[in-house]
This record gives sequence, C-alpha cells and structure tokens, in this order.
Amino acid sequence: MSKTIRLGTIIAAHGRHYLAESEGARLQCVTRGKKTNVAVGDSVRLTLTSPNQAVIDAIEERKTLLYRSDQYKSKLLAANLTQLFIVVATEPSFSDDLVSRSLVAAEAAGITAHLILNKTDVTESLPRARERLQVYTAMGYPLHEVSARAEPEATVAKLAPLLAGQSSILIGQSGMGKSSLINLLVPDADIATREISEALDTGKHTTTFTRLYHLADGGCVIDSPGFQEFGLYHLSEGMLERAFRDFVPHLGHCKFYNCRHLSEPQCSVLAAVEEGKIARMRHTLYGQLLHESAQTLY
Ligand SMILES: Nc1nc2c(ncn2[C@@H]2O[C@H](COP(=O)(O)OP(=O)(O)OP(=O)(O)O)[C@@H](O)[C@H]2O)c(=O)[nH]1
Ligand SMILES: [Zn+2]
Repeated sequence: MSKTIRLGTIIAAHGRHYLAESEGARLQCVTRGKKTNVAVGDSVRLTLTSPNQAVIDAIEERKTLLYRSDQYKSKLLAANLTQLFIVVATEPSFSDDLVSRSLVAAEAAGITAHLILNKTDVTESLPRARERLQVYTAMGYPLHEVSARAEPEATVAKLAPLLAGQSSILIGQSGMGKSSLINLLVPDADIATREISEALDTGKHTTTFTRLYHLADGGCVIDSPGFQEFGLYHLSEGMLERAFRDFVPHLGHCKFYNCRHLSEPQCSVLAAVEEGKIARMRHTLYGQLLHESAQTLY
C-alpha cells in the first residue's frame, strides 16, 4: 500500500490517544514509539494507516506552547494558542495561587491572558470577588464579568467577539462554570464532546480530556479538564522574574545584576513590595516557584 501523507490538527488528546482533523475527516492517531509530546492545537503531519486512522510523523513548528510541570514530568496543555482565559466565580471561592500560576504560565508562553468573573448574579459575593481581582486588573489583565446562568445572551455578546478569530483556552478550577460558558459559546459542544469521546474511545472519562472546538465566527476554543495544581517547574529563574508582569518595571534596578529578589540588599523588587507596588502574595508565589524550579529532576 502506498503511503498517504496528510496535514492535520490535533483536536483532542487522552493519554497517548489523539484525534486529528484532516480534510474534513476525523482520524484516530497514535504517535511513533512512546512519544507523548503532542498537544491539542498542534499541526501535524500524518501517515494514514486506514480510512480513519493515522500515525503522527511530525509536529509542525509551534507558535506557542502552554504547559505545566511537576518535579518529574511536564504536561502539555495546548499548542498554538493566542489567548488564555482564566475562569473564576463569585462562589465557590477561587484560588489566587492558581490564578497567578496560570498568568505566569501564559506570560512565559507569550500568550495574552484575560480573567472571566462568572456568576455575577450571586450578588452577596460579588464585592469580595471584585476586590480580590483588583490585584490582577491593576497589572493590566482585562477582567470580563458575566453570568452564564442569569444572563446567557449578554455573556455571549461579551465573550464571543473576544474569541472570534483567536485560538483560546479556558481554564479554571472545578465549579467556576467553565462548562456552562463553553456550552454557551459552542452551541453544539455536548454533541461534539460525545463524538470526540466515542472516536477516542475514552468510555466514561468524557471530561478528562482536552478538546478543541471550532467557533462559528472563526477561530477555536480549547476546553481543558479542571485541575487543582499548576506546577511550573520548567521555568528558569530568568523566565520567572519576567513572567511576573508586576515585577518587570522594577527589573534591572537592583544593586546586584544577578539579584534573585529574595533577600538581597538594595533589591528594587523587594523595595516595590515594601512600597505596596507589588502585592506581597505575588512575591511569596515568586519565591515558591523559584524554589520549585530548583527541584527539577528531569
Ligand atoms: N449562580 C450561578 N451559577 C452558575 C453560573 N454558571 C454556572 N453556574 C453553576 O455552577 C455550577 C458549576 O458549573 P459548571 O459549568 O459545571 O462548572 P465547571 O467549572 O465546568 O465545573 P466542573 O465541571 O466541575 O469542571 C453548576 O451548578 C452551574 O449551574 C452562573 O452564572 N450563576
Ligand atoms: Zn532584586
């Protein structure tokens, strides 16, 4: 049989099983050997092995790559993204640690980050949520307030134009309303998810895989399973300080050119923390991430 080579886009990933879209068809894909370096959003070169199956031969050059990592391994979240939306809600309470880590990951990957505050209809928790989000809006991250349940049309009117023509990912802790938002933005998301799940043969684990949906206005949106941890062990010290957007104006002014901004004398980052220009919580996280990146084993 002569080989058929095609280009495709990875639209779902579950373990080492991938689903690609190519010339209007969906193809079940595997990698060669034990490679697991493929991400949703990747452009790939495929060799067809049957009418609906293929082997991934190569990954085209990525524009961006968003990933998280722990001490032992990295986990690719999505490739070729242009934007990241962090979904938080008035309730349940969101984690500043996860929000900040997601922002740092986006900065390090060169992806624009936005915040979505969902469930604004829960008015008693709204002032507190807004107050907590001020630290991020002060850094220039756009905040979009919506209520997927109480104001679905207004939610779509606000978010759809931001997503059009872009390649976006929605991430958030469980319970923030990410699925509700996806269902509003991608009207046939449920059907698409079921089809993808069947094609991937993931059985019951329908919500544990990352998938890409096309948008009516062009572009795509990627839904990833909720997670509780966002390890950034892969970021080097130099990348870390620049991925803290609030640190950037103060970099280059420390007494020591190789200042780590932890306890050095005449450190302009520490001075900014003392002056309230950098939130203490952000500096604490920076110290934690620096510590984590020193633990990397791989
Ligand atoms: N009051 C209110 N509740 C909402 C809103 N949006 C979603 N919810 C509710 O919040 C709960 C969580 O919503 P989901 O969309 O399942 O949230 P998720 O972030 O996808 O959570 P997981 O599926 O656990 O990852 C559900 O009970 C929704 O009905 C909203 O705008 N206002
Ligand atoms: Zn310093």
